[in-house]
Amino acid sequence: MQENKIIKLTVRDVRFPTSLEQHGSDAMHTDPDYSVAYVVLETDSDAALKGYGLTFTVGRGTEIVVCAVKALSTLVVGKTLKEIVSDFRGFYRLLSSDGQMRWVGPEKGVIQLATAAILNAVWDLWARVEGKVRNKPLKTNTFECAYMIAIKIQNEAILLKVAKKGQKNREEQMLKEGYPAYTTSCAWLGYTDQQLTQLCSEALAQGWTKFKVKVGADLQDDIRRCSLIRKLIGPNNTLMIDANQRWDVNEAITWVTKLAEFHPLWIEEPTCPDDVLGHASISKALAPLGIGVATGEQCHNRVMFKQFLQAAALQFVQIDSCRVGSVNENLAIILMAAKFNVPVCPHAGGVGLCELVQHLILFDYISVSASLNNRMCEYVDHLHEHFKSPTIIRNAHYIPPKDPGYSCEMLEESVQKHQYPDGEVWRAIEQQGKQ
Ligand SMILES: C[C@H](O)[C@@H](O)[C@@H](O)[C@H](O)C(=O)O
Ligand SMILES: [Mg+2]
Repeated sequence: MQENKIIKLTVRDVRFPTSLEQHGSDAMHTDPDYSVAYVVLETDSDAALKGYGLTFTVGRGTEIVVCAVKALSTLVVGKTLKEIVSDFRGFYRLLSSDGQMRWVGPEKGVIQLATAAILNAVWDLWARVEGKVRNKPLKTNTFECAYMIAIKIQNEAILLKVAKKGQKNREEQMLKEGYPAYTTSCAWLGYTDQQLTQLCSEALAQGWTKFKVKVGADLQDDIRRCSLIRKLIGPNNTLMIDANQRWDVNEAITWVTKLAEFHPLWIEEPTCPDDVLGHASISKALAPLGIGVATGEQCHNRVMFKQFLQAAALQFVQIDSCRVGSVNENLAIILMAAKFNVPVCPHAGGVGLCELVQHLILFDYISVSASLNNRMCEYVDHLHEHFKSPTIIRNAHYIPPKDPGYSCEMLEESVQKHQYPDGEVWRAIEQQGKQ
């Protein structure tokens, strides 16, 4: 089926009105409507073979990503899967380095999100054709290594040979126990203390042991909320805090020092996501307090991650399945993290991010890092019901998916209802606004 040709790409703007209840709110994004640019690749196969991909956004602006996907679509339509995967690195570069479109990136911003949506769909298609659940990408020349020569990333594939030992056992362990997860669902910034208490108590009862709290807007609020959560979860469970880029460098250090009594494992996105040296200063200042720096959900490509790692500017690598160029680029980041011995703790949540990133973190554990030390994958309990093969969580662990593909096919009914601006959900909201 690799001979089948991609004959059509459709892309739709699908939005969920999560801001109405403050789900997903943080110090920077106060009213997110969790959304996706949803891509479907159609092929000329009789078996109605399709590939499904997406990139995550938070509402307004999704229409711009949709435009960028349309602009890139001419590079995909007309190709066979075989042409793509026999030189996948070449295909990645075709998308990322088109002689004219590269100007509107390169490899960052909207065009990068669009690249991710398309490549996620191609990876899904490939896995479906092969009948595989988890992709086995490193057998081929898939990962993007341009600008990586200085740290010899290409040689890092050697690491994989090392990690081959025990691979089968790790796979069986994952199928049985799953991959450890933490939850962000209890403590969005816009939630009341009452909500926070209720959600946290429920999560504890369900077996959650690691919790992330949004901070960064008001110090007194942060002290009150962190103290409340720490009391609820006790001294032995894990707490992380996330400021979503709200502070300047010195402010981050002072603010987090005041929250140190709650023993957070990490401070996430303390400052501008592009400020590598700023993160390095924060890391250095907070190390004596036992607090690490985590970042990555807005780290737009592998070259940024390279610098963060080289500058010892982060202690937790938060890969994201949609922010960078799909599996191809995330593989390079996973390999670099292994080389620098920094744990990968993916960013997830949103719409479809858990569904996608579980494949990457399982791959990291089984084939690359071979370690669970200081590692966990984010989980957020929203919107999974809109997917054909939603993530399965058991006892605060991701259970490996069973259906072939990259797990981000959405239910057509959900897509139609939530399409923006014409889906019935959005028409009803508009109607209410007019009343
Ligand atoms: C706007 C979003 O909900 C973010 O707050 C979210 O991705 C967050 O940073 C996270 O780490 O889960
Ligand atoms: Mg975050």
